[in-house]
Amino acid sequence: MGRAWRILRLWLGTAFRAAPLLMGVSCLLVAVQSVTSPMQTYGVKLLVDGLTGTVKTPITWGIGVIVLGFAVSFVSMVLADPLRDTAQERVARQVHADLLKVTAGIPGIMHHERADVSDRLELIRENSWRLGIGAEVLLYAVGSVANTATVLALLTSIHPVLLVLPILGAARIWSAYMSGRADQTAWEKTMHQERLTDRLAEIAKDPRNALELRVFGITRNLVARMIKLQDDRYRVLFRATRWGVLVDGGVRLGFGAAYIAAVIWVVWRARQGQASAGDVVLLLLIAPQIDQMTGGIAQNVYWVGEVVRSFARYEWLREYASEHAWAEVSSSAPVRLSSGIELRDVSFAYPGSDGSVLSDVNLTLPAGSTVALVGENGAGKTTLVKVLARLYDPSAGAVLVDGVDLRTMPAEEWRLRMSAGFQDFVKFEFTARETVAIGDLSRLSDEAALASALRRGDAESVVSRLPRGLDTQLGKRFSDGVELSGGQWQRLALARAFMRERPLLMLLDEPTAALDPEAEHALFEQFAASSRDAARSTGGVTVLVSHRFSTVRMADLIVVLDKGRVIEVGSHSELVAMGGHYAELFELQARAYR
Ligand SMILES: Nc1ncnc2c1ncn2[C@@H]1O[C@H](COP(=O)(O)OP(=O)(O)OP(=O)(O)O)[C@@H](O)[C@H]1O
Repeated sequence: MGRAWRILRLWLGTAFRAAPLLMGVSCLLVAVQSVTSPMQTYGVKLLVDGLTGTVKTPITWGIGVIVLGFAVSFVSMVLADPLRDTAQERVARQVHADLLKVTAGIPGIMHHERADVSDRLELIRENSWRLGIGAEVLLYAVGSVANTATVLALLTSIHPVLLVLPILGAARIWSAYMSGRADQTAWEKTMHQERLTDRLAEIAKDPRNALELRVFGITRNLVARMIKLQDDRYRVLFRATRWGVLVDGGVRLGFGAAYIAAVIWVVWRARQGQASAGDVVLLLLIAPQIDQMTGGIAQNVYWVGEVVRSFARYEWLREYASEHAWAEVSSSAPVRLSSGIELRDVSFAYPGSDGSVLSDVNLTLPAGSTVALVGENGAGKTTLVKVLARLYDPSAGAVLVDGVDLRTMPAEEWRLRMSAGFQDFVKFEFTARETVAIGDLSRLSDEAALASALRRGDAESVVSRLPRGLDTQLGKRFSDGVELSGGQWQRLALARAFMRERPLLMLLDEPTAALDPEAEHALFEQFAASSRDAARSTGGVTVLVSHRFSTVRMADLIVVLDKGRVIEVGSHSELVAMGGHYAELFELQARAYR
């Protein structure tokens, strides 16, 4: 009950907050409009009774009600539509703005990684227009209630037994609701297939995948999988629709038969002198209105159901966002590091998976140091980097920045203090200038900053070969776009990482995997020297993930991870002297190069 009330409040609150006056006037107009037609029918009954003299009513009453009805419906017809459309537009705008705010407010990336959450988000996004039409549906509901009350009163005035008709009509409300629900359930049940088809289509049409898709000959297989997924989905949807049509049709037939019986009965009563001629006319004229009324209620129930379901999902999203909001912020991110970053008993499990990817990690990354993370595939290096970037909070333990829990700092502020270069960098298909300057957009036109970043990312040669230098459009999708090689894209991504001067945390997760070992080595030698300079002034820490030991050995501190645990920590010479896991891996790689 509490939840239903919250959903209703959210719906009404959203509509009336966006356009209070418009909504108020529209509600009134729609109510007046909805009673006009049954009231005019009543006017006709009065007129007939007056003319036939069966009941002593002045004819002028009948004419008065009919004319007043015309006047009211004319005025409200002119005003109601534009007012309703404007209110509707405002509410839709409000809903979209609210939705964006709530979604953008969910921190981290967990909601993209949990299939159940991401399915629901997709559903909310796809159906956001149903939230948007909330105002219109609300107005129709108001109209429907006013109309129903009037039609019921008129039927009672002929004979209370006739209330059976709308009761039978109510079965249509039930059938419409049930068929709507069946459709909705089928949609929700097949959402996963829809999402999967979309992803497969993305994979199939992405030109970057073209080579592998063709070499391995999996295009046909992808298409077959998509067709099968779609077939399965349509089968479920079709079954739901067929069920709805059968139920709805049966109920309509039943109602029609009852109505015919009612007309025959009232005519019989009139002949017995128990009803007036006006009553017969009233019942005949009101027939389409009962049909309209029940149809209207049925449609309303369907749409109210749709809107309520959409607002229920929206309410869930708001709750999810508030439950997963970052903890209360009580400190700000430092501008320099004095002691460094400490991971204290940090454990982490990905949402929806059981095993810990990081277990009891205790580690200090001293201010001003370059720390290399090494370990086999899947050891947890990237995960550790993501925890440091606060894409996730640890499941247990804490990350302390100069002794202050990272969770108490605003995430955006912390991210402004860092920079990053990744193996799976994004190929931003903008101009070369923008692709690099994204690292620090405030310096988009700062030629010196761009030149320095390009130099540090060893990307000067990439830009010098572009036909319009930094202003060249990148990406084949554009007619004047230039496509780059994997290594060239990577150098630009590295330059992007170097756009931020002196970050407190520089995360480099195999950012040079597309370069050859010599190029990587040269780049890091240069980078290590400049980052030591920077570290002296800000105490910034560089965390580097690499599988190449020629690069790793340059780090001040090397951390060896194995199955999410830190198994060795020390400098290159200390670890080699220790003769442990690192020494073994180093020896293996060195032998391969000899
Ligand atoms: N988004 C995710 N959801 C669930 N599990 C994940 C996710 N990302 C990684 N994992 C799992 O976490 C473990 C560690 O992955 P991680 O990417 O941190 O390893 P890594 O040491 O960086 O490996 P590599 O050297 O191959 O890059 C792996 O077992 C992986 O399957």
